[in-house]
Amino acid sequence: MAATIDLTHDGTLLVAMESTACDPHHTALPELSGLSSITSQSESVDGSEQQLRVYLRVRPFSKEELSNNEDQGCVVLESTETAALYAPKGSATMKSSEKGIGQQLHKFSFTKIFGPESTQTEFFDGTIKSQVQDFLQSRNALVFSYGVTNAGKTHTIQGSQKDPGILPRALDAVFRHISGRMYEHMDLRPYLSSDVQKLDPDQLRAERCAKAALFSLLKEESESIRNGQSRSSSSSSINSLSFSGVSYDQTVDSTEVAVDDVPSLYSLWVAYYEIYNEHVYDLLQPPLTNKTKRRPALRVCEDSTGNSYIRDLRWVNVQTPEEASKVLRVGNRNRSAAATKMNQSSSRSHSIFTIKLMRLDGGDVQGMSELSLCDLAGSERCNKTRTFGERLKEAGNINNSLLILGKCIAALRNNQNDRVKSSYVPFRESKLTRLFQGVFCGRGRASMIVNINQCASTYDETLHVMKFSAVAKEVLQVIPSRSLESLAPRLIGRDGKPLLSNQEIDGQHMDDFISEDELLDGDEEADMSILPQEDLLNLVESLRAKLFAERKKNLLQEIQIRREMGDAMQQEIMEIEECHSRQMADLKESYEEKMDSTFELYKEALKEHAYQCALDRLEDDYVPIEEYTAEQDRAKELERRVNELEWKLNGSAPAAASPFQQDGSTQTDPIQPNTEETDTERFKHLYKEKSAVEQLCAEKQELIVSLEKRIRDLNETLQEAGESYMEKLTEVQNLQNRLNNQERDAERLQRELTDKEAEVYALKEELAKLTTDSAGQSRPKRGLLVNIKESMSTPSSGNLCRTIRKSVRTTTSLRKKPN
Ligand SMILES: Nc1ncnc2c1ncn2[C@@H]1O[C@H](COP(=O)(O)OP(=O)(O)OP(=O)(O)O)[C@@H](O)[C@H]1O
Repeated sequence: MAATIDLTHDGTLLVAMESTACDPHHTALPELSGLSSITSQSESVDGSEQQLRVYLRVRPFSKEELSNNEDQGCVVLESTETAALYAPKGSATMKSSEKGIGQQLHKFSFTKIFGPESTQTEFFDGTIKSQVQDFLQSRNALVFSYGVTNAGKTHTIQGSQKDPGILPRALDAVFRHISGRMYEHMDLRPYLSSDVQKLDPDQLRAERCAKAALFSLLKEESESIRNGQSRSSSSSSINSLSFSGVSYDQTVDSTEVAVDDVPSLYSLWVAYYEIYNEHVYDLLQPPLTNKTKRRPALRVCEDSTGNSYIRDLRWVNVQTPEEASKVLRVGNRNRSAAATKMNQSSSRSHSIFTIKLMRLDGGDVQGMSELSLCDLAGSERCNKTRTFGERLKEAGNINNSLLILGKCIAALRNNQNDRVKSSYVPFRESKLTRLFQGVFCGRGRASMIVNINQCASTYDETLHVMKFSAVAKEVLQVIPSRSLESLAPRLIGRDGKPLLSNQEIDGQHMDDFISEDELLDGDEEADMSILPQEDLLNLVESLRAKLFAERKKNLLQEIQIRREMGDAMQQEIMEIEECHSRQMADLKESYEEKMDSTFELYKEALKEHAYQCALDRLEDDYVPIEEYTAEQDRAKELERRVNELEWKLNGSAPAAASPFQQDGSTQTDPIQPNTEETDTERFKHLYKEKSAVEQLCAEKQELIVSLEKRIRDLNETLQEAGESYMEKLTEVQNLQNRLNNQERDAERLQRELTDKEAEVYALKEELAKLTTDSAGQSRPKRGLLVNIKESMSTPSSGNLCRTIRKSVRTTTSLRKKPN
């Protein structure tokens, strides 16, 4: 089967899974694919889709838990497919729901639910039995158990001696199916991800020695088993199959699995490894004698087709159920387990037991299938389990790989919901998902077992697990239209180069093919051109998929950056606008205040001035008009009498100048002197009077002159005040003009801002369009910086930048000159 990744003219990503006759296992794995293709027994013919099977198993309460007086009603199984979770008091979920966030009740549906009373047999029959049957018909399968620590994962996968779990039962089913048809040699061994290596005599000898050494680790136990039973190489032993020497009821009737038309032989190989702290360790390697030394970690590699495999992983040929049981026990001994607060024997690693079944016909390998059972380490909260030091590091790595698994499952689900916008599935971010990638991308059928306990104390974690499973259940698996059954794996020689058929080495291909070691060790130096055409095509396909994934990742990053930049710019513009309008309002207010206060000042000053002038006039210069007129009359009268006296004194009367003639009243003298003495006295008196009057007149004249001067001064002051008032009025008008100009500027800036906002909006739309267009569009590889620069240097963005700079300049200048 091959994956075709294609781009339509509008950039839409198309991922198509299709079968190819040439090589079933050599499929480049598309990390962007939202589709996973898995063949099931019932739905293999038409390439249809089916949901990932998710089974729920609820563990019974332990004695301690029952005596704890904890809330025992958190988990309610409403039907065989629906479970309800009620948040207990004190749980974070309950606290949140009391604050109005989230709910107290959550319901989840599963493919099938197994309650606390369900037996291991019922569980096996109801879950993976069909997958084992698929496996026997050359279809790959993966089963993984997920749950918080102490939820019963290991119990479900491995079980106990008396009550075995699904793994021993699956092995039992396989042995029952191939009973009497076992290929007794071990010269065909699994190689890379899906090839088979033909062992030469030396390799065969080494293989036998290694197997004996492995089993010698359990020699004592083996002896006891041998004493109790005969070697079960024949079908008769199958009915009393025992793992660890304890018999249990047979669960798989061999008649349930369709018997092949062509009588074939089978070769069965197993491997057992764990992923601990993000390192892969072979559990079938003899333990190190020197305890201070570190176990060697194995590398996860990809073969030329892009499929993952573990380099140097130990494959052990098992001929009997006892041998399989021994392998399991050796592995379990080496497995990383530790006592945590919540589980006395807690698995601290993800352990994976893989079975490979080869179907042989006359020495040729006709097909090979793989069944993996994975017991995931428990997810746990560090404070709850009181973890620290090494345990804390373990918990971190466990949670991280489970998080990546969750991300992959969520991405697969999202991709199939929105097939246009396929997102990156981060398979490569953890060892676990790298190894699962093949199955999720079409090389087999996967199913998930969710284990939970009903304890109120772990409610929140259990709820998280249930939510994870709800996402997983929505993942669709695409069933390829052709099964892998009819397609044979590639046969490889000792040196890692392919053989055309069993025993027969094709010299031509020998020379053309590059071995695994050469390929891996040579790295970049390896000359790819010497690979056979088919491998080159596969390699190209694989590289194309990787390139596509890389481009997609880059594009998403670019889109993200552009979006962030757009948001940041918009935010900046909004801030500038807000700041600008605030400043304008402040400025306007302050100008208005200043103007008002200046007006008031001038008004007050003028009033004061006028008042002062009036006061001065009143105090110093005020002469009532009646007094002034009377004074003038008196002065005239006195002047007339002086003239009269002068006339008398000279003895002649002035003709025309006489005051008596002037006013025409009379020509007779009003004062008739009777005697000379009287006249002299009268003259003297009059003269005195005349002098007094003259003095008075002089004084009055002086007063008049001073008054006139004072009036002139006042007029001058008034004129000055008027001029000063006019000046101030002009100044106020200038200020008013400046204010009007500022307001006009502000309006203009506001208009520009609105225009720029419209530009930003248009740019964003363009960006969104770009996002849509470029989601799957193959285009020439361009650097991120180039794209950003390009976008920034477009005329519209240039204008925008200029406008922002201009706005900033205007704001700064306004700040500098608030007056
Ligand atoms: N269905 C069951 N019936 C009876 N006992 C069970 C069942 N499931 C689990 N148990 C018991 O619960 C305990 C914890 O189970 P187990 O070790 O399988 O948990 P786990 O999920 O594998 O924990 P960890 O992740 O820490 O390894 C064991 O003593 C086991 O025997």
